[in-house]
Amino acid sequence: MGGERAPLLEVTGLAKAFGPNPVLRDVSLRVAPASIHALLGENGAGKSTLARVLLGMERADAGAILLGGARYAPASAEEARRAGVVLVPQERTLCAHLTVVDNVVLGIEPLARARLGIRDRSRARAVARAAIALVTADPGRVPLDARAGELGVADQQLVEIARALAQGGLREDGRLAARLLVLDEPTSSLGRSDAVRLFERVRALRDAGLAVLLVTHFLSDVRAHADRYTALRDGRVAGEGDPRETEPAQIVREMLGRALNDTRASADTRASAETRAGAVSEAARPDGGEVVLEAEGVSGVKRPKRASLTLRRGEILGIAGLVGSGRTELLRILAGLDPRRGGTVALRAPRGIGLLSEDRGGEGLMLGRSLAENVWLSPRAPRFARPRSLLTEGARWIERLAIRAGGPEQRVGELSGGNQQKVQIARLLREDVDVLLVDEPTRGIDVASKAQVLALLRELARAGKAIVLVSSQLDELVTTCDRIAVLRRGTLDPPRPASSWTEASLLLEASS
Ligand SMILES: Nc1ncnc2c1ncn2[C@@H]1O[C@H](COP(=O)(O)OP(=O)(O)OP(=O)(O)O)[C@@H](O)[C@H]1O
Repeated sequence: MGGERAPLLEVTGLAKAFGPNPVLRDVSLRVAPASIHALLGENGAGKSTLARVLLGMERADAGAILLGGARYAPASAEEARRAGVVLVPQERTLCAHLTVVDNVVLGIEPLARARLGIRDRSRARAVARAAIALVTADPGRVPLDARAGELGVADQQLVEIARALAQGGLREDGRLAARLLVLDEPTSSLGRSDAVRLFERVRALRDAGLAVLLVTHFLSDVRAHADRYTALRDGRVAGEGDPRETEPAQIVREMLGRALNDTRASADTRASAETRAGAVSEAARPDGGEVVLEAEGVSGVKRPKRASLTLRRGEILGIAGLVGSGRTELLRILAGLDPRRGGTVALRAPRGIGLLSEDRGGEGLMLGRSLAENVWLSPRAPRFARPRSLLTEGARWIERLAIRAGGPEQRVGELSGGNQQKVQIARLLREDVDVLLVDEPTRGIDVASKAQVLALLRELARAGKAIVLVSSQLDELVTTCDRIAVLRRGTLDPPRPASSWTEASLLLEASS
């Protein structure tokens, strides 16, 4: 190997199909010890499936895996964990009402079996303390006895990583037994500064000897933090290399099999040039259309503390704010889903208001039902849909949003994460409401689909819809919205034209 270190993980000729559909085809990759290896690809390319095979959650049909030079074919997550291969999934898994200690040690034998008796309790604390010390330079931020639900999202994410490391095995002196950490979209619900803090820790873990397989859609993170990347396309390896030495446009081409229009080196989520032009011309319209939503001094149970806004037909109003500033809470109150403590909300929209939830698994989708049913089912849908029109409608949305699915009858739970998000968007669009509240619409979706979804929002605004867009991707707000308002610790500032904001000025304002 000419001086190269022996790989920690060596995957050769891996294949996996679901029924007649091949999802992984002849996939080979090598992950060096003490490295961050990014796994990239469009929605449905096979990234999660590959990760699931490594984690013992799925069996490959063909191929071989070596871990530390030994044959590795885990039959369960437990077996993978014992081999030191652990996962931090994209969706949060902490139990909100349990303490940090209990969350970190949950499920680790023999502690759990001993029901955390007194002696085990002190061991549990020692393990949790060591695990937390690995994921933050400032352990005081994450008190061991705090309930997980009381922590901010970024700190919860750190506890998730600590938990995975503890599951992979941790000595009381803090030495890691975990060898490979699979991180699935770790920053998709974090703001920029929290993401930077998280990656600092991930790099420190790498420097301590851990190999990290980073599944992500954020090319900028890959370029900034990964040592190598592998791009998957349609279940095959389409490219690999050192991301710092590879042009972003080249990586995008490998992922998509074509160039992405207007892919700029510094950004993952540029709306197309056309979209941007649309935003400017809309913004230039004198005061736009009629007012459809007016909120005055709105407050919620905890957040927001005070929010006023006026939303007109034909516009996209962006809301920027750090995680925890109250963005989701504000949308939920406007949608009438959560109680309002104070203030008034006036909705003048004959076709009503709809919310795209950021929590697609929890409340957004019925994972056990078909794609067509998920697109169709809404409070407004005709009660007795004929199956033919249901399927036709499902097929129409598959085409319109380029959803990667076997067909309208496929269960939504079987779709990749990004494609599930598209199904949720399809349902919201199908409802044809006047006011759309969209919470992190591009979370977990690939670079091509992001541009598509943002362009779609512009198109809808042009057609007279009124849209409130919440996004942690500040560049996405700047390129897509007409006006942007910043929510700071629960208080919404008056909006300003998007053209007067930059990503940097938004970040500064949101974190001041
Ligand atoms: N249990 C399953 N049954 C049938 N098909 C499945 C199943 N799990 C995954 N698939 C299919 O395998 C393909 C790859 O999905 P996978 O989740 O690996 O993609 P991904 O690259 O992780 O995408 P994303 O970026 O959207 O998360 C998809 O077309 C998906 O529908």
